[in-house]
Formats: sequence, C-alpha cells, structure tokens
Amino acid sequence: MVKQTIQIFARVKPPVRKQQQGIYSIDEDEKLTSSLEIILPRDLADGFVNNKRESYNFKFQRIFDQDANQETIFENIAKPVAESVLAGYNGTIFAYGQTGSGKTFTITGGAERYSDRGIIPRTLSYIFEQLQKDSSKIYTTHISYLEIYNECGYDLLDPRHEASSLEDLPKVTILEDPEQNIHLRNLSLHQATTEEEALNLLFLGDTNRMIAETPMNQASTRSHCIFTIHLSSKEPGSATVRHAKLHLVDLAGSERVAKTGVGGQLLTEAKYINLSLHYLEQVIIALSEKHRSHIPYRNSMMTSVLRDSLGGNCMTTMIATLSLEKRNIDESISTCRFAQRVALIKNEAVLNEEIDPRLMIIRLQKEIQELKDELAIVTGERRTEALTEAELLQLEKLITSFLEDQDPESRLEVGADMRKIHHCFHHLKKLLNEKKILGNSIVSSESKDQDCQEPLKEEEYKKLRDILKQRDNEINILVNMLKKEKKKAQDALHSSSMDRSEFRRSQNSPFPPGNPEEGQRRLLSSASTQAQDFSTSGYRSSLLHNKTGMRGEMSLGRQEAFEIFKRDHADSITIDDNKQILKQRFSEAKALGESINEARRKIGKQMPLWISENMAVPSMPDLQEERLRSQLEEEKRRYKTMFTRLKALKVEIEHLQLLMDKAKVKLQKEFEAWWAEEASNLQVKPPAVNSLNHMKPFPQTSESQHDQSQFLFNKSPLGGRGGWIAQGQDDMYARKILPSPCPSPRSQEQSRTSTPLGNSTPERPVSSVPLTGDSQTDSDILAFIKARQNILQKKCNNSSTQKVRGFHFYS
Ligand SMILES: Nc1ncnc2c1ncn2[C@@H]1O[C@H](COP(=O)(O)OP(=O)(O)OP(=O)(O)O)[C@@H](O)[C@H]1O
Repeated sequence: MVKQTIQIFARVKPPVRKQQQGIYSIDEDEKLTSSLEIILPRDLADGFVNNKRESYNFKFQRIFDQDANQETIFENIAKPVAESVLAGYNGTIFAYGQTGSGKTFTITGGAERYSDRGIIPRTLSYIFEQLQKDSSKIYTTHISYLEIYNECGYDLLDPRHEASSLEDLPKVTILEDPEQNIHLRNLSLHQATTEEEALNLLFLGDTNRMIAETPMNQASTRSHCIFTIHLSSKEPGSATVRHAKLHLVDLAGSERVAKTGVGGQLLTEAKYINLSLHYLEQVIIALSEKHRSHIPYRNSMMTSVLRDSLGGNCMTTMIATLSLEKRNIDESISTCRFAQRVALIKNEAVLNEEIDPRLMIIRLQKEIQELKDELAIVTGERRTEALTEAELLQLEKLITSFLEDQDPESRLEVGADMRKIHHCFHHLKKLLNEKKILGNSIVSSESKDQDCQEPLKEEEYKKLRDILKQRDNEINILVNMLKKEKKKAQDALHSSSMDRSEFRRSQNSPFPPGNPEEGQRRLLSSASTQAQDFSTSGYRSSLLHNKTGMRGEMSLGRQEAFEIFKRDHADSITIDDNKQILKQRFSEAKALGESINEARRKIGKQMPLWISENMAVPSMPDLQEERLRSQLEEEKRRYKTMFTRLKALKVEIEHLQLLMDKAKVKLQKEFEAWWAEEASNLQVKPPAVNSLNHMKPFPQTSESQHDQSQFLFNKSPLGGRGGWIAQGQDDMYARKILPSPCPSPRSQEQSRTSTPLGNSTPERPVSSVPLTGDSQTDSDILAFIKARQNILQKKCNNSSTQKVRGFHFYS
C-alpha cells in the first residue's frame, strides 16, 4: 500500500497581452515545495470580497511558469503517475482552473502544433512504449471517454454518435454494488492495442464533443471530461490479473456565476457546473477534516465517478491552471485556495489484483475432473472390469522387482487404480504365506538340524531381518496409498463446494453482472470488434467524412460559400501550416524509408561477405575482415538511428493528421452555424432590395471581411451565372439571388462591373429562387428560371413602360 497526499502543481498560462499581466513571484528555493506569491493590485484589492490583503502565498509541489513547455509538464507531472499505473496502482490527474486558464491545453493539448501535445497523447505514447519493452507480462489496454454535462453522463465513444446527437444517446448512469464499488452503465470500453488506436479514440471523443456543441452549449467549457486508460496485466500462465485505471480529467471552468454574468439556459448550466464543482469542494473539505466519517460523494456524478481518486485507492495529482492577468487574479486566488485544501487529502493506493474468473474456472474445472476420476477409483464407481492377463503379469513383475530391490526407500508404484492395489495385496499375501510355509518347513528342518549344525550365521540373520523390514515397508506403503486416495476423495467433495462459493464471489468483479466468464467474454469480444472499428486511420477518415459529409450534399452555391469561408477562416493558416509540415514530414519519411532500405540492402550484402571471410580464415582476423566488420556495425547503427527516427515521424504524422482532421471538423461546424444563423436572419427579416446590407460577414478576420465583400459582389456561387449569394439559408431554404427579368439601370450597371464571369445571363436584374440542395434538381430549376427569364425579357422588351424593380425574391 502506498500512502500519499494528493500532489498539487500549478501552471501559469502566458498572458494574451503582456501589459495585462498581474504581479506574482515564484520561489523555488525550498527543497520540497515551491511557493507562489500573488500581489493584488490596489484597485482590485479594494473590491475584493474576502479581505484587503495585498499579497497571497500558496505552496505547491512545483510551479510551472509561463515558459514551461508541454514536455516539461509531462515529464514532471504525468510521467510519475503513468509509472505507478504501469506498476498496477490507480492514478488520476485533474486540471482545475477558470475558463481559458489552460486546462484543455494541459490535458489534451493545443490544436496547432505537434509540440503542443498535452498529457493524454504523451501519456499514451509513454505507456505503449513501456508495454512494448516489457515482455514479462501480457498487457491489455482499454479506453473510455466520459463527458459530464449538466449532471448527465455521455459516452463520447459511443459508436452510435454518428447516427444520433449526444442528447439522444443513452445516458451514462452510476451503479453501486454492495461493496460500494462504482460501475458506469452505458459507458463503452474500447480495446486499444497500439498508440495509434488509442489516439484515434481520443480524436473520436474530442470530435464527438466538438460536434455536440452548439453556440448555446459550449460544452467544452461547461462540461467535465474524463479520459480513462484501463490497463490490465498478467504473467503468462498465472490466473492473477492486475487492474489499474488512469483518469485524465479536464474539469469545467471554475469561475463564479456572478462574474460570468450569464442568464437563461447558460445560468442553468452554470448552476450545474458550479453545483458540481461545489460538491467537489464539499468532498474535498470533508476529506481534509480529520474526524469526518461521512464524505458526500453521492451528491454529484463527478464526485461519484472520481470517488477512488479523492481519498481512496489512487495516486492523485491536481494541476491548478492559473491565468494571472489582472482581471483574473481573484479567480486565480480561489483556484490556489482550492488546491491548498486538496493538498491535505490523503490517499491509500493498493495494488488491484484479482483472480481472473475465466482462468480460475478453467483451472478449477480441470482439477475437479481429476478429482472426480480419483474419486471414482476410490469408490469403485468406475473400472470395474477385471485386470487383463498382461496387466496381472506386469504387476507381478513389478512386485518381484520391488521385493528384490535392496534399497529400503524403493516404492511400488502401481498408480491410483484400486484393482491393482488389491491385486498387489493378494499377491503379497500369497507370497508371504508361501514363504511362511516354506520358512516353517525350513525352520523345523533347520531346528532339527540345528542341534547337530552350527548356529545361524550373522549375515543370514541380517538378511532375514532385512526381508522382514521390506515386507513391513511394503505394507506401510500400500496402507498410505489407500489413505491418500481416501483423503483426495474427501477433498474433492470439499473443493467442489468451495468452487461454488468462489464462483459467487467472482461475480463481484468489475465485469458486467451475470455469468462472469460470459460477461468478460462479451466485454472482450465487443471491445475487440470495436477496436477493429477504431484501429485504422481508414476509420478516422471515414468518420471525418461522416462528420463533415454534409459537404457532399451541399448545393453548388453553398459549396462555393464554404470554399471561401474556409479560405478566409483564421484556422486555415494553421491547416495550411500543418499541411506544409505534413508534406515535409512525408517526404522526410519517404527519404528515410529509402535510406533504411538501402542500409538493409547493404547489411544484407556485407553479412555473407563477412561470414565467408571469417569462414575462410577463422582464426586470423585480417584487415579486410576488420574493415567489413566495422562497416557492418556502422550500417547497423545507421539503420537503427533511421528506424527510430522513422518511428517518431510516423507518430508525428499521425498526430498532425489528427490535428488537421479536427480543425476541418471545426471549420465545417462553424460554417454550418454561420449559414444557419444567416438563414434564420433572412426568415425573420425578408430581404429587401438592398438586403445585402443585412448580411452578416463571415465571423473571421478583418482581412476575410474585406474578401467577403468581394465575394458578395464579385464571386458568383452559381459558377459565373451572374448572381450573388444571399447567405444564410439552410439547403432547403437557400435562396440564390438571380437575375430578375426586368433590370433596373443601376443593377445592370452593378452586374456589369461586379460579375467577372457574366457570360450567360449576367446583365439582368436579379431575382431569387429556393433551391433544394440536390445539384441535379438545382440545375434543372436554374435552367427553368433561365428559360423563364428569357420569356419575361422578351415581354419586357415589348412593354413600353419599364419598371425599376431591383431585386426581388421568388418564394
Ligand atoms: N501554457 C499555454 N501556452 C500557450 N497557450 C496556452 C497555454 N495555456 C492555454 N493556452 C491557450 O489559451 C487558450 C485557452 O486555453 P484552454 O482552452 O486550454 O483553456 P481551458 O481552461 O480549457 O478553458 P475551458 O474551461 O473553456 O475549457 C487556448 O487557445 C490555448 O491554446
């Protein structure tokens, strides 16, 4: 058992602007702890609720200042926890702090650079590396990803996510067994056999979390997320399995409601969040008080799930994320205060070992069968058939050699067959009787002779004594054998009743209720099928296609709008950068692959040469041999270095692909949100002639807004048919502003100047039409409109009075 208080660390986030930085100092001098001093600016101190102290001091195991990179955080905080998990102890790392203080950045990582990978991907990488190195045990790794939002649990890895939204999926609920162990119903476990599979699961969960978000539900800020690595290990042949869990927890923002100034739905959410963080605080206060017997874990889902991590069987670490900008000082002080209380909590981590019920059952079944066999022998239930002649002969031979053996320790081995044992007894009795008669006659004749003969020689006397001793031994051995058999039979009866109670006990294992063997088999088989589903990058791309697949169904205009949206989006720089880096890494990997093949080829060529040299003159190492040997060594070294680099590149490429995929999903999502918002705006305010003024710009950079205005007037979503897009309609309601049959002079002018590709129906006033989103149908509609316009145009030309109509919309 390892007793340890919860370890607390602090991480200071770099400020957005340097001038907003609050005043603080970190004292690293002390040996075991570091201290953080926060100086409250005078203006803030005046309004600060608790008191007017100007300086606050907090102690932490270590404080990481703004310049600490992700590698340092992993090495110092997460790696020791991962090591204890590998040793079989439970571990938890949770990040606590206000919104925007860097919890997600620390736990999951940033979305821009490979070097920004957070604790989860680095820990996965480390754990899988260690598992590969250790061949003395068989390891199994499963992943689960739980989100708690408004006190409801959601499985972020539920395969049904693709078909339904988060809210429609079955909620994860808590079950407590009689031993007060917590089980989570509807939370799926997915086997991950490689780092890549585990990263895919992380990506899948994060994407599902992002997809579920709406502007009204910024779940990432207002939900708690628990990514769990379940590790089981077992020595080959042993039925004892070690289970360890590592929870990596990204808590919701800890700010107080009053400050956030929220209302309505957001207030409800904030209340839930504050309530669950409040209950977390209650649990922590109760745990830090010495004589409290009741700890209110059950008050919230999060404290129930993290029960073991808080004052239980777990090595727990907290990271207080601090944003020490002036306006966030009071929240940071609250976070530090919370951490000080957490530091008082003592945990007791034990190795979680249990007998694998499946293996135990197999072993017991085998033993039972053996015992049954033996029991049958003892009770004579079986083998009633008489021994064959050959068997009898064989037995008698055995008895003879046993009797002739001078070794007093020798044994008569006939096996656990009562027929044979009985036969031995009979035979020995017969021999003994024969000897007796013979002996008697000898004795009588001898005694007759004795008077006239010499007394028995000492040697003969000794010989007879030995024979007697041997007989005694034989009898003892046979009696012992009989006793042993009887005892085994009794034990067999006893064990089978023990077996039943063991079986009952095993039902309290973490496997689903019911038959444990069946439960685990089901769990493993479903996990392995799911693992297959998630294992390949093909799965990831198909997932991405499904998540972003809306594009395939887009109307032409919407597609074009998306292209422009994408081009102007702030994230496109990151995507492009990552694309560039990916390209570089791919070509580096390709070059490395070629070099590796070359090195392998060289090694393959040099090896036989070296061997033949060696064979030719084995005992005389000459210069040539020495040269070949060092060349070979050099090639091998080069090969190893390149291979290691290639492996690292593969991981980096995978990660970059995940980052890009995630960015793409985010982009698509933002576009959909923007499009939908525009659609509802248009429905509220029917667009007038100058309705273009109402259109909301793309929610991006100023540069993009400039481009957007160009887009509005220069780019035609209809592939140069001479119209403009009226943004913001869902596919079914999308309206394309099309040339109206009777143009106003002004609009004609505008058309001429603003439509570069105005070749088909450009110089006409515009009108609109609802499109369906189906490209075939849309082009039919457009063809119809065009034909209609031609007719109307003719009509207009005939008409003597030309009305200025400007834009109008067909509905
Ligand atoms: N140590 C850091 N170095 C560089 N950038 C950081 C750091 N910490 C956070 N950031 C950046 O600050 C922003 C907010 O961080 P993050 O999303 O991690 O905050 P959070 O505490 O998880 O917020 P929320 O409660 O909303 O989830 C992100 O853009 C992130 O990249």
